[in-house]
Amino acid sequence: MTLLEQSIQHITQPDQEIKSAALKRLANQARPRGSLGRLEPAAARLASICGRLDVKLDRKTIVTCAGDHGVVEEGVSLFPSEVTAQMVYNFVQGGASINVLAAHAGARVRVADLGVSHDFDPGLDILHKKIRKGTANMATGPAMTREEAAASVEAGIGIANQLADSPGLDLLGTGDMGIGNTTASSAIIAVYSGLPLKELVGPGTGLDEQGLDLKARVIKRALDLNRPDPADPMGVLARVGGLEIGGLAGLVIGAAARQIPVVCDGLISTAGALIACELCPAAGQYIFAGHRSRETGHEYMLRHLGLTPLLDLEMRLGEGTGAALAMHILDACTRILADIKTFEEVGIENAHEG
Ligand SMILES: O=C(O)c1ccc[n+]([C@@H]2O[C@H](COP(=O)([O-])O)[C@@H](O)[C@H]2O)c1
Ligand SMILES: Cc1cc2nc[nH]c2cc1C
Repeated sequence: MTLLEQSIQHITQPDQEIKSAALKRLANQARPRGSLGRLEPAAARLASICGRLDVKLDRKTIVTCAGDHGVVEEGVSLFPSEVTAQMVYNFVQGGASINVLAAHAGARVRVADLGVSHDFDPGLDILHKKIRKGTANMATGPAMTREEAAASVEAGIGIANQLADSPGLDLLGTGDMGIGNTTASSAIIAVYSGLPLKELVGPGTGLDEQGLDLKARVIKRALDLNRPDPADPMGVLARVGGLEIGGLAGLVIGAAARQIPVVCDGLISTAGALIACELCPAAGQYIFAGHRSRETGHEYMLRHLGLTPLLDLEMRLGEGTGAALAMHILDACTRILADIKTFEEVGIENAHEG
């Protein structure tokens, strides 16, 4: 059995008894019922995943998966592919947006190279999981082979397992870096939503109207040529996806198999989560949508997954920045559930009863 099949077999339903107990405690806390809004179901879901009411999220890691995209040669990004590797060095040096926001949230950052078009020194402090140097141009053929797609997913599973084993993992955040990857992510949501590309494509790093038109046409060409079948998620990943997107799918499956909650970042991380859920729908119960990205297709992905984002700050950066910020909210959820006293505990009559 493959690592992917094994991991999918280990994904179980989170503890529904704990969920009921959590919802009961939240409903009995000394405050108007439902007054903490969406924090309440989030807190209950966290408890059910972790199997306890007093959830501890001490060990947080954000894994930023990096990969390059052959489709960049069509002019779909404002930036050249070289920026992917340059940003990997920036992450390692600690000077990027994700380093700052992860530190603020008490999370470690690990950068994983799934497919950057650059040879990193083996001594560089990243997770060396390169499958190949960038995908092929999906507008002229499949982005990668099915074997490479499966290898990228299994690399992500391996990373989740590695982190869960040492140093231990209570909450996993996902993030991405890859010039051109909003094109691949938009292609994936086009396959699953069936919506016209004009509605789905966004500016990525900052395309203007003319650039958006070109991007939609390039994706249309890739879809017409590769004919990805939504019933075959690994095929979709191989034909129009990306190596880091496969890694992101694997992270979700790996964490879910270890009963670890995952908080996703924006468009690209959610594209990975979408592939994970198509491979194994039960994985969706372990996912929190960190935020709603400004990038147009993200809303459709969230709808497809049935997820409501924790935050909407009009961000469109990637790297895991939205996941890092949402970690503050998930931390708050654990405190809300465990520490707010019930009517009974503080001796106030509960007007909701009797
Ligand atoms: O996370 C998002 O929602 C998001 C939205 C727009 C852009 N990005 C980032 O921008 C890069 C891809 O943009 P592009 O235009 O090259 O496809 C990639 O490194 C992503 O992390 C990320
Ligand atoms: C500079 C830069 C930083 C990024 N971080 C995520 N995507 C990015 C794209 C660019 C271009």
